[in-house]
Amino acid sequence: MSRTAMRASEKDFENARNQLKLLTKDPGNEVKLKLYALYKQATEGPCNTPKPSMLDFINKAKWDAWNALGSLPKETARQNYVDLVSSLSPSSESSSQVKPAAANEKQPGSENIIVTSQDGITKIMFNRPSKKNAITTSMYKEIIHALKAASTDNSAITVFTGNGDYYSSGNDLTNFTDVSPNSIEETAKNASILLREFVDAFIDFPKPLVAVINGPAVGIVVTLLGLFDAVYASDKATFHTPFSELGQSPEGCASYTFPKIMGPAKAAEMLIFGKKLTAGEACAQGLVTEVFPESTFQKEVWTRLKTYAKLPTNSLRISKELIRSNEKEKLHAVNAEECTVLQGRWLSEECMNALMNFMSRKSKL
Ligand SMILES: CCCCC/C=C/C(=O)SCCNC(=O)CCNC(=O)[C@H](O)C(C)(C)COP(=O)(O)OP(=O)(O)OC[C@H]1O[C@@H](n2cnc3c(N)ncnc32)[C@H](O)[C@@H]1OP(=O)(O)O
Repeated sequence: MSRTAMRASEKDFENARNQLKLLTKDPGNEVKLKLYALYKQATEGPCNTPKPSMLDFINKAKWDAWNALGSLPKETARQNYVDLVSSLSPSSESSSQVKPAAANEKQPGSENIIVTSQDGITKIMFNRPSKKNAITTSMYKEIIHALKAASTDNSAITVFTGNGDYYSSGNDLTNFTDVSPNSIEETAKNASILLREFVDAFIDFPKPLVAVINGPAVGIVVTLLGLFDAVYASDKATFHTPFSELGQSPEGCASYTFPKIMGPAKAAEMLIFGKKLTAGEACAQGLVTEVFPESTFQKEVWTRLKTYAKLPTNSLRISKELIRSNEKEKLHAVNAEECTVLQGRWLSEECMNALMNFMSRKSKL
């Protein structure tokens, strides 16, 4: 996955400011607004000035851009500023594809998440098809980083999809198996912290978030869908949350979003009893926006998304904010609670037995 150093220093920030002065090509108003907003956030923190009048167009646009960064931490704003300037420098690739990481900055397993940006769309793709795109600990971290970068990049919308026959088989169940008995509590605690940060990144994501579900989806990638703004599915996709079977419990805010989306009875069938839904069923229950025949899925969906990505980006973001902002506080509280409950579940005998069963499944066949 593309990345520069995780935390830009004051020096990097200063260098980026100087680099900006050397730009030969005007980056355009939208990018300039982003740079302005990130600079203000990095140096002064969240927007703290009165809103300019509607007729003061330029200052109003600058204020909106800064204000849209909400409570983004100063360090993250500094990093995003450095990343954005670096992407504009003449030495950057001319295409909007995200650059491969420099060799010494590459994280282990970072090819498992591929991030590209084109046609106003940032695409975050699960790329571990031989393991059905199961998500490892480092992939969670990469996704958090990718979402933070996408929140201030040039794209209008951000899309998740999977490479291969699966969208994703959810949490990599071996995340918990290479653990010595005396460090199991600490592992569960760390996993709970990581999960909370991961789900928070979806709750706080400021732009339209779309899932392009190319095949079966299991576990956390299903529960998260309640935090997406549109979900397009191939008719070969399925939606499965086998938490009870695994001795676990729902995450991704699904204990709150699913009953709201599909009603408590249908949510219970999925989240408590682990009923697997077809794409058509998931659409009928409101979890999926639209189902497409597999033969035309990719073409139809990406054509549509490219059209959507041409809509005014600020308007897209502001409309999303209006739809979602009332729920944010509640969602963060739900996320915290679900992570605490799961931390306990991971230490339970039921969960340990389920993981052992998964590991020994092949040898039993
Ligand atoms: C820290 C944050 C925690 C967040 C909490 C999240 C919770 C969840 O997401 S719960 C859901 C967890 N996922 C599962 O329970 C799925 C487990 N996998 C399966 O049931 C099956 O593999 C399958 C139905 C997804 C696919 O079955 P099949 O078509 O028969 O293919 P294989 O089983 O042979 O799979 C190929 C290959 O991939 C490995 N694999 C698949 N899924 C996972 C996974 N989730 N974790 C780890 N590994 C997985 C599978 O073991 C095979 O590997 P090889 O044997 O090495 O070929």
